Amino acid sequence: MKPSIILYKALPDDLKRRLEEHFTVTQVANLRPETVEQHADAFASAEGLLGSSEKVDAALLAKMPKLRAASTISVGYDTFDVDALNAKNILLMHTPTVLTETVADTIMALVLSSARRVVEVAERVKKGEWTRGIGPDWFGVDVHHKTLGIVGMGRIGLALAQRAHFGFGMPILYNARRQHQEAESRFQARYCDLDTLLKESDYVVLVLPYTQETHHLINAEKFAIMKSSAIFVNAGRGSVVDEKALIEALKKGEIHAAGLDVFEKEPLPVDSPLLTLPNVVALPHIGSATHETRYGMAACAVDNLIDALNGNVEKNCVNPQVLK
Ligand SMILES: NC(=O)C1=CN([C@@H]2O[C@H](COP(=O)(O)OP(=O)(O)OC[C@H]3O[C@@H](n4cnc5c(N)ncnc54)[C@H](OP(=O)(O)O)[C@@H]3O)[C@@H](O)[C@H]2O)C=CC1
Ligand SMILES: O=CC(=O)O
Repeated sequence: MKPSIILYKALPDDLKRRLEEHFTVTQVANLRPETVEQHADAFASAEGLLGSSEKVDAALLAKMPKLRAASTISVGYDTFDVDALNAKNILLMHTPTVLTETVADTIMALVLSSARRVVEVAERVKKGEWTRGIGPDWFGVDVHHKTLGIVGMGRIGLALAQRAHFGFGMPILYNARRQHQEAESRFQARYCDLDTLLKESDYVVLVLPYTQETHHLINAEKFAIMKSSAIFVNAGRGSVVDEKALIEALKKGEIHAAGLDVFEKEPLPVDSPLLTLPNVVALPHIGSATHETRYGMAACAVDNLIDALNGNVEKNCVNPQVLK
């Protein structure tokens, strides 16, 4: 008999068929308690779980006593209680690498659009305000050859450094938990402590996971030490930044502008003060959102679940130690 799984995200037809070749699939809309209640038998018998962007915590695991592997269609896995998974020897699979280049492209788009005010001035053109030759009130600031500070020199940080170094001639500072030889030798990136990076960078880009250690890592104190001309970009997770402090820093002119793909609450509430600030580019968490990359991530997550339920955790496994 095929193992049963719960699928909590829509998949392209061919990938759903691939899953069905291996598993008995119950498709649900989300992992809310009422949904779990409604499909109680399917959750109780499921050995696998596949989807994204929903909380997977001890309360859910209590309803899934047979679960052996969860596969998320994302590289970040902050919606999972990994300790609770480990305690029950449940594997967690994710999708690193397949999205790296696309997310780095999105970050460059945020850097460029914030610096050159692309969204703001394009809106002015649409409103009919381009009636004569433009003056300094339409100007932006340069990106090329300015100093880029990257906080989080992992897969995406490295891909960003490559673009910034070779494409834009930007000197690169970086911070992570450890030094990265590849970043230093290929892109002449210089490791520094967080405060030095924040003080010296023209562009500060966060590409960090959300963890207990990174919660509100960037707060009022940190904004106060950035250059008043600094442009701040967050493409990691919203809660790495104290959003109230960010809003204050933008309002007080402690920093020049912000480009944001992630927020403390998503979707960003329509009454967020961030949406009233002309010097903010706010995107709806589109880091990896191209047709090619989202398909690649979904295919990777399907393969990951098949691998995990067959005991193959050579790649893309967050906690392979649970098999030992
Ligand atoms: N906006 C979007 O759509 C997307 C957002 N993301 C986010 O980007 C994150 C990074 O992805 P990826 O590059 O693949 O992940 P990696 O694991 O390759 O890189 C993470 C980096 O963060 C660093 N880091 C972790 N904790 C700390 C800390 N406490 N202080 C300083 N540095 C720290 C790591 O340091 P070290 O190298 O020393 O271990 C590493 O350099 C994801 O976790 C996700 O949250 C990812 C994809 C799309
Ligand atoms: O935010 C997206 C991810 O893959 O993580």
